[in-house]
Amino acid sequence: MQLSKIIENLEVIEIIGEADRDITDINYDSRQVKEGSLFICIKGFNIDGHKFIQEALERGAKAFLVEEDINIQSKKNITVIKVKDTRMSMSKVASNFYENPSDKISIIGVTGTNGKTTITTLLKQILGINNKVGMIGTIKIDDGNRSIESQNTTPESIDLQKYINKMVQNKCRYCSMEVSSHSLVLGRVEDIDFKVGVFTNLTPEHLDFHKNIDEYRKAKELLFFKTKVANIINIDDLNGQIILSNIKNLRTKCYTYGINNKSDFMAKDINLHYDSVSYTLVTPTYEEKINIPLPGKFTIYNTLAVISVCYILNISIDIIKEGLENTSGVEGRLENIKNDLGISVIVDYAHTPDALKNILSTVREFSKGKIITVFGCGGDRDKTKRPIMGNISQEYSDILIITSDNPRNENPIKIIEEIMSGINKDKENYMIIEDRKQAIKRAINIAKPKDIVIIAGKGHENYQIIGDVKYYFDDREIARECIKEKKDIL
Ligand SMILES: CC(=O)N[C@H]1[C@@H](OP(=O)(O)OP(=O)(O)OC[C@H]2O[C@@H](n3ccc(=O)[nH]c3=O)[C@H](O)[C@@H]2O)O[C@H](CO)[C@@H](O)[C@@H]1O[C@H](C)C(=O)N[C@@H](C)C(=O)N[C@H](CCC(=O)O)C(=O)O
Ligand SMILES: Nc1ncnc2c1ncn2[C@@H]1O[C@H](COP(=O)(O)OP(=O)(O)OP(=O)(O)O)[C@@H](O)[C@H]1O
Ligand SMILES: N[C@H](CCC[C@H](N)C(=O)O)C(=O)O
Ligand SMILES: [Mg+2]
Repeated sequence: MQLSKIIENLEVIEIIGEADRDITDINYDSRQVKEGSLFICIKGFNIDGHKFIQEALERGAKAFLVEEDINIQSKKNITVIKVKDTRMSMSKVASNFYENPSDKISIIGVTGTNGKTTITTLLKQILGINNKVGMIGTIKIDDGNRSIESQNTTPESIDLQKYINKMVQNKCRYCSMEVSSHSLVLGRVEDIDFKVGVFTNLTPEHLDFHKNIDEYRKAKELLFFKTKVANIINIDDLNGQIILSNIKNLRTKCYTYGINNKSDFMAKDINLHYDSVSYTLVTPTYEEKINIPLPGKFTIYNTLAVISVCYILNISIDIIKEGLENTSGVEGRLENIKNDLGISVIVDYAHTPDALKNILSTVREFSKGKIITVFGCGGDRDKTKRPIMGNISQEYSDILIITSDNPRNENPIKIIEEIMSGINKDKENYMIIEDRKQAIKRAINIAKPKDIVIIAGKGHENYQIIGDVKYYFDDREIARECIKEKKDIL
């Protein structure tokens, strides 16, 4: 594509060199640059992308988007475009390069602390009954024809526009997408055209990045100023109520869902069972009995969000029920590891205080034996949640095993010490086993029939990040191995 077209509608400070030249690709990482690329230099949190100009040149970059004065004028046949903020400009460049693909597909964006992956997956399952549907989120990116593992929950703008373009080419009608607070603040979704936005809930998380809960809410709120057709807000959540009052004067229509407060989509006559929930759904036009083969009060909230989106998209209640009643849930979320030892082994992705509390209180309600919890906290992430998660897990478990999650560039022992500062040391119901595999093994070995082992924090992840290295590691596989070992000994 012509460079002049790629930078259309961009606020440019200065162009040095020829704007009428053909560009073969756009890249924010020098290692991806090809012959004819435009390389976008981003001042990152770790390193300044302007440092890789030489490498990009050697790989064949023909144009540079920069926010600093750089000295490559001596090189012939190179174009340098200077803007105020390369990270934000990258989003416009990306949507220009892929010809605004988000205009050609209905994108449903889901934001909030917990429930995004669950909601987007259930939504894909229902919408997928009669349509081709793409998906972008924590577990995978599905372009309608094939899926790849995700690196982040919401990818960088260039990748995002590329995948959405692929979905359009693959004739997807919808894209069910998780929108993280990081992506909203860092402009990854700036030039995405969302039809519907959903707010799930807001509880403390990522406060290393957003500094306080108000800033965190404001980040999430950005989504609802971008949507074209409807916003759907959980009105039982206090921050949901604040968001609703902040967006009520927008042209985009607002809908609410909830259990406790009067809302457009409500659940009444609720029944919670150990492996399912049922309720009467009240919508603006009909009532219907809903059964879902997934447990927990949060399943009611997640499915109300899903149903609200489907209603707005004119999906019939029969299709909605078909999708919900036949769901096998989401991998790594309350995933049951089958065994014939008489114990329940559950792998779950709870990695926030609220999620951990929800999951443990859900299993506690129906447990006839002991609850044995294995969990740790990730490194290079919000430290404030560590003692709180320690406290919650001790309170809701009979036996707690504190272990390592993804330590990344932190010392796992230090992370465990921070979790320990929320632990009541007078109680003797906890132990520390840093090695996650050994921790899982111990939990399964001490479990007796009717006991429940909860392995929390890593869910679907098939890796453990230590330093900058991703080692293969899958809680579910390890749990199966430990179950087999225990069976062989018995
Ligand atoms: C804090 C954050 O979000 N950082 C993201 C950001 O990194 P950064 O801008 O700091 O990058 P950097 O490492 O300083 O490098 C600066 C620039 O130099 C470039 N570079 C670097 C090395 C090199 O050899 N050549 C080169 O060109 C980099 O590609 C980059 O453009 O941009 C990168 C490229 O898109 C992301 O991979 C990176 O996500 C990191 C891995 C991350 O961990 N992000 C997490 C916190 C995150 O985004 N999480 C959210 C929410 C999760 C949830 O709640 O579900 C998510 O959406 O996943
Ligand atoms: N509506 C909800 N409210 C509170 N907790 C929930 C809710 N839905 C799911 N959970 C809990 O949160 C965990 C993560 O759920 P899910 O992956 O759907 O959230 P997410 O918002 O996608 O998280 P992430 O920010 O990591 O992408 C689940 O394993 C479960 O323990
Ligand atoms: N999307 C979340 C996932 C956390 C999962 C947990 N296993 C960890 O590594 O902290 C994050 O990147 O903060
Ligand atoms: Mg997710």
